Amino acid sequence: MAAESTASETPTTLLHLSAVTAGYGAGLILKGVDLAVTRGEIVCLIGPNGAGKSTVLKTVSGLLRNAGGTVLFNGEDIGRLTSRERLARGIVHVPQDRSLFPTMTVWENVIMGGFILSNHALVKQRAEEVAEIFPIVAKRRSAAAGSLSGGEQKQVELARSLMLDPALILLDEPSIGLDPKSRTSVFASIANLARDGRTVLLVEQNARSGLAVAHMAAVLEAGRVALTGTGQSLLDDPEVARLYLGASAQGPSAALATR
Ligand SMILES: Nc1ncnc2c1ncn2[C@@H]1O[C@H](COP(=O)(O)OP(=O)(O)OP(=O)(O)O)[C@@H](O)[C@H]1O
Repeated sequence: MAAESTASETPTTLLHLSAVTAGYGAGLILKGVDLAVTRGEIVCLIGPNGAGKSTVLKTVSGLLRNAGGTVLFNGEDIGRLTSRERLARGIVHVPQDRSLFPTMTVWENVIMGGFILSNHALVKQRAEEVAEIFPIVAKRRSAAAGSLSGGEQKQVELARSLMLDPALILLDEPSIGLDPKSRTSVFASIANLARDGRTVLLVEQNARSGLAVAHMAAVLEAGRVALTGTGQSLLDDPEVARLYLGASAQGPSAALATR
């Protein structure tokens, strides 16, 4: 998955970061990130707090411009495009914090996801389609979004992210602050997104669940990709288990980790 040069570009690569550097002022946070995301796959980024995982997502969605290197999407260098231009190309970003408008209804929030579309009939049709994928949207359609539980709100955020029929969904810590049952539902929804052909770049502190749902994964450390592999291979990696999967690690990784 990690790519060292554009020579490894293949038609199945949707997103390709090469030697990407970025920061928020003086000093760089990303110090040369190489990462390739294959169409239709879920790629999970894990790593310690402050490694730059969310910053990677921001350089893809355009909330932050990369200082160096290239960000290729569908083969196009999108590094100088605005967030809106990237949105129009099919890149949506679901941030870590709750992002629904709490006093608006669930339905109104979902409709907001289509705000760049001028075809109102299409927006309505998409919302109906999205409500079939995420039943909470139909069930709580008229409820104020702020009255939903955290897990339900996250489902509505995921639903809203589909309104532009995106090619790439950037998910920043979707399970943060959720109870175990809601977490399970959110990861099941993420798996369904990929089953429906979406591509997902996921940042997750809950590394075990993130890796379990991911086709491919990368460990980001101090602004660089330190390790890549399939989600399963990272789950089985003793060093990853020791550093990121915590004391509750089970299976061969845990056995090695606790020796
Ligand atoms: N808007 C900002 N302005 C200045 N510094 C920032 C800003 N956002 C993030 N940073 C800094 O950039 C570094 C990387 O942050 P980032 O959020 O990308 O890390 P992360 O790997 O996602 O970690 P976490 O799991 O804690 O969210 C941190 O030191 C953080 O303080």
